[in-house]
Amino acid sequence: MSTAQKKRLLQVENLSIGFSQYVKGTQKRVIRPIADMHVDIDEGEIVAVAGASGSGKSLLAHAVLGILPGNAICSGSIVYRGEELTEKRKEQLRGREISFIPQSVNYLDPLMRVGRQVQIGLDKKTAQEKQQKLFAQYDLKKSDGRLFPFELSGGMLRRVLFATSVREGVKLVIADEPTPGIHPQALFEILRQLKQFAKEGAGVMLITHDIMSALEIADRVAVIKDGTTVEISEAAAFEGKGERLKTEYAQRLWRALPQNEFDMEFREDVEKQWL
Ligand SMILES: Nc1ncnc2c1ncn2[C@@H]1O[C@H](COP(=O)(O)OP(=O)(O)OP(=O)(O)O)[C@@H](O)[C@H]1O
Ligand code: NI
Repeated sequence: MSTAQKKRLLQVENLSIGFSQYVKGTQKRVIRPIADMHVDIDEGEIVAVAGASGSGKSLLAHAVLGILPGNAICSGSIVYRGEELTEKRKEQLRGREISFIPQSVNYLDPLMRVGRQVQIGLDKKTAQEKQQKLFAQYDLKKSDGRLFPFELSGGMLRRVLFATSVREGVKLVIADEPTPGIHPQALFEILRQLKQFAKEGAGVMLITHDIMSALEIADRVAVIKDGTTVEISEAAAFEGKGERLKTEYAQRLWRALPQNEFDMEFREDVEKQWL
């Protein structure tokens, strides 16, 4: 749970992202999928970022990491540990202090054995041992390390991706949908590891569609809609019928979860029997 004296790790304010595109060859136009987005994360805090597909969650992550495509126009303020991040600084921090678990398994190098990929950035002397430990932790066989990405299933690749983020000295973890297609035991292991990052003082941005899983570990939830932050609330406010949530949109998002639909029907049935 978040406490008042925690130090601010990341503060994103007024973030706006546009793309210039050519239409009909020579005409240029700008589309702006992100406008006035904000989010903040304290040290040791897990902030879930939830919102519909296309609402701009991955772009937010990519802006913080400095990996937006070349035609992106980005404005606003991204302050990390009190320092306004330049693109150069983002590059220095990426894969070191700031670790990233991308949404797409295509971020893995198709031509490098997955064991090697997990060893990148680890201390050379202990890299192999550490990688094998991570594989065991994420239910991957030792021999899987010799395989290339195309030889692994989607769920296995996700676990490999996750293993690449576990580095000493990580201060901010940005996980973009780390759990789809993952079996329950590995899901548990991933949530446990994210919690562990936070326990060690790192901040975690957990981008996900899986709000129920996120709520098991998140301190706060930022709700994103159409490229804007509509609400940031304590995870504890996501309960009951969402009465403690501030916006109608967040309430609707919460109530639309299959689990809650089920719960409400269930509750109504119980009430009928009692009256
Ligand atoms: N390179 C790009 N050029 C133009 N538009 C883009 C580009 N990348 C993303 N967009 C647009 O920005 C919007 C937000 O995309 P983003 O990938 O951040 O959504 P998301 O919330 O991560 O969705 P999902 O949950 O499906 O991963 C989308 O409408 C998308 O089409
Ligand atoms: Ni995304």
